[in-house]
Amino acid sequence: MDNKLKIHLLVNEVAGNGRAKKALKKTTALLINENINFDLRKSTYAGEAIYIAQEYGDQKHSPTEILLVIGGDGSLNEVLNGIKRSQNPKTPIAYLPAGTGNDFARAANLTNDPKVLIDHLQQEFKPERIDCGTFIFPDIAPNKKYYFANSFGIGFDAFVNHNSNISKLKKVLNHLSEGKLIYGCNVLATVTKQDTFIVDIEKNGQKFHFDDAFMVTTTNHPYLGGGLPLLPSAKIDSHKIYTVVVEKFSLAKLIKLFINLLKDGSHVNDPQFHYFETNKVKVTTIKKEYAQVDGEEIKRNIFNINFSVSSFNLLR
Ligand SMILES: Nc1ncnc2c1ncn2[C@@H]1O[C@H](COP(=O)(O)OP(=O)(O)OP(=O)(O)O)[C@@H](O)[C@H]1O
Repeated sequence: MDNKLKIHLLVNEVAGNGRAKKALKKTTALLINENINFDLRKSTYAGEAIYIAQEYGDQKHSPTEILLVIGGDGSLNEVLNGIKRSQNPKTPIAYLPAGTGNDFARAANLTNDPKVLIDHLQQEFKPERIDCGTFIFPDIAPNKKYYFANSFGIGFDAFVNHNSNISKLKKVLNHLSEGKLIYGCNVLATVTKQDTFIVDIEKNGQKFHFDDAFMVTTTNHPYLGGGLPLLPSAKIDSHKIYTVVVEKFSLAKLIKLFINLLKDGSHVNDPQFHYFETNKVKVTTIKKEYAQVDGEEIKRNIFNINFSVSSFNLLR
């Protein structure tokens, strides 16, 4: 068997407003310098990394071959889904975060230094099982599974995400590396626009009904929107997912909650903040709402989703 490390780079150069490009440059210089064999694929359009990863997972690889993804949370999401759809869904993924928000890397405590990552991969390549979330739309495609590394949000957070993506401010603030600030500004800009909606939650046979939900987000870890600790107690290695429901509040209360969220996480004690820790949960809405999965916008819709916890193999 060939024991020499071979790295297959899969890069989204658009990620992180230039950060992924820089990280790629640093990584390839390092690989050349250390005489490590590698090849390079770049995604040329949104969604292509799913197919590239699936194709990679469909092939047989020696244990010394490593798929290394460079990009943000959206890129990781695509690769995760591609690998899971492939013939070898346990194919490990190595990931160098180079996006805007990098919430997964924050939660999993991953390095963004290519040297640290490559040095570690050279020393050992023992994949670790890491939690992710999975979901199906039982009414539309009961056999088609989708995966998320971070969260699936409906309502306010998705609306903020939508506004962040189209915001001119994003470009300016991205250059200042202030993902949190972009999100914070858009939180304030969106709060008066988001209507309430009905949400039904079903968990282990128990049903919960909310008439005036503002957002319902199922998450794999604490962070949202580039480092905001929505649910500080969520653990990425708990083999659980967490569904957070926030009910409508005033602008004044939002500001208070937002300060508490940044200060000490005490926003979770508010009576309008609810969360469910589980390995399986059903979330139903009855009005068209914005939605996001791992920070990528999905079509505004009415949702009936079955979520559960899953895992993937991560090399770090
Ligand atoms: N060549 C490309 N041209 C345009 N978009 C692309 C291309 N390759 C990938 N994408 C898309 O770029 C989007 C953003 O990528 P990604 O989420 O990785 O970066 P980010 O938004 O900067 O980081 P984060 O999600 O961590 O905030 C993804 O939706 C992905 O599908």
